[in-house]
Amino acid sequence: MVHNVLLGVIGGSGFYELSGFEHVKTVNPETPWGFPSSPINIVKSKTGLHVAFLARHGVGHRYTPTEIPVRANIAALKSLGVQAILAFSAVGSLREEIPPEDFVLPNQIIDRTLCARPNTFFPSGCVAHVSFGDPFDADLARIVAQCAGALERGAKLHVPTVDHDLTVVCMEGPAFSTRAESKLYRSWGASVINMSVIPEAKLAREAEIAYQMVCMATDYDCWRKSERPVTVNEVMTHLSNNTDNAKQLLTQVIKLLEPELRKGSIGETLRGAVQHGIQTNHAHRDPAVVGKLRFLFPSL
Ligand SMILES: CSC[C@H]1O[C@H](OP(=O)(O)O)[C@H](O)[C@@H]1O
Ligand SMILES: Nc1ncnc2[nH]cnc12
Repeated sequence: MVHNVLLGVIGGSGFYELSGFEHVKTVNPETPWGFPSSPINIVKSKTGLHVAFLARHGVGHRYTPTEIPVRANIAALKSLGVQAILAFSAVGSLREEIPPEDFVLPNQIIDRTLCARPNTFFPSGCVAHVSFGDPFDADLARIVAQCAGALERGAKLHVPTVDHDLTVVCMEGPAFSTRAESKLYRSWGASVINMSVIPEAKLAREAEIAYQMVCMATDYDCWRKSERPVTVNEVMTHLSNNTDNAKQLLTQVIKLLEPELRKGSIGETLRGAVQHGIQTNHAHRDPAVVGKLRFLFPSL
């Protein structure tokens, strides 16, 4: 097993492999929550940073957003030593000013997955509550924002400001939204929509891993009167340009991120927070649950 892979990258629809880096090894760790969606490819940057790449929907895009084994994905990355995850996602745009092929760095989430997915590592038997008011990692966001110039073909990176949040709605799939839902999400102030940020962001937080999603617009969903509702064909049209830009962005981000990851400053405030926030007292913890959790936190 390769340890001390400090960065994890999760690729979404259309982003199934990380080319342009030296391949080190492919691993497929079994976790107490099963196997990850796909074997994990470990690659090396020019300066020697090991990066673990995982295809969210599996090899050949086998998993629906609802069926993705997200707990196994996050636990597998944690077992490699990952301290930060950059997750890429194809999203629909809910705003005129975010055309297809623009990128968005959300800082907020609205969860509309309707409880259809396992979304915690801490069930009855070992209960913990994590802070999730700011679901993304501000240090990762700052570094990605500094790399906006890496995007080609005129694509823009939209970043939140102090007075303007950028919110991603996570809907339950696999069908896309109705027009009424799409308009509702706009009225809530949301900027983009996908089917995958929940529970990924929650589980990364529970695993004490810094997490930021990079959203890549592929369509205007179905809120615009003048346009036909989104179809997979429309999404596919933009996926390959978006994936090229994601790789350009990632190359720049890795250069800036590497020294901070090596110093241990990314995700510093998360370390220990969840383990020390467990509510169930020692005498009442379920040994079977604790046994599984030790995969994430060996000292538990
Ligand atoms: C292919 S359109 C819907 C699909 O695309 C997004 O996937 P991902 O986030 O993995 O890039 C969206 O969340 C849906 O799962
Ligand atoms: N319009 C949309 N709704 C949900 N997920 C998406 N992924 C890409 N486009 C989407």
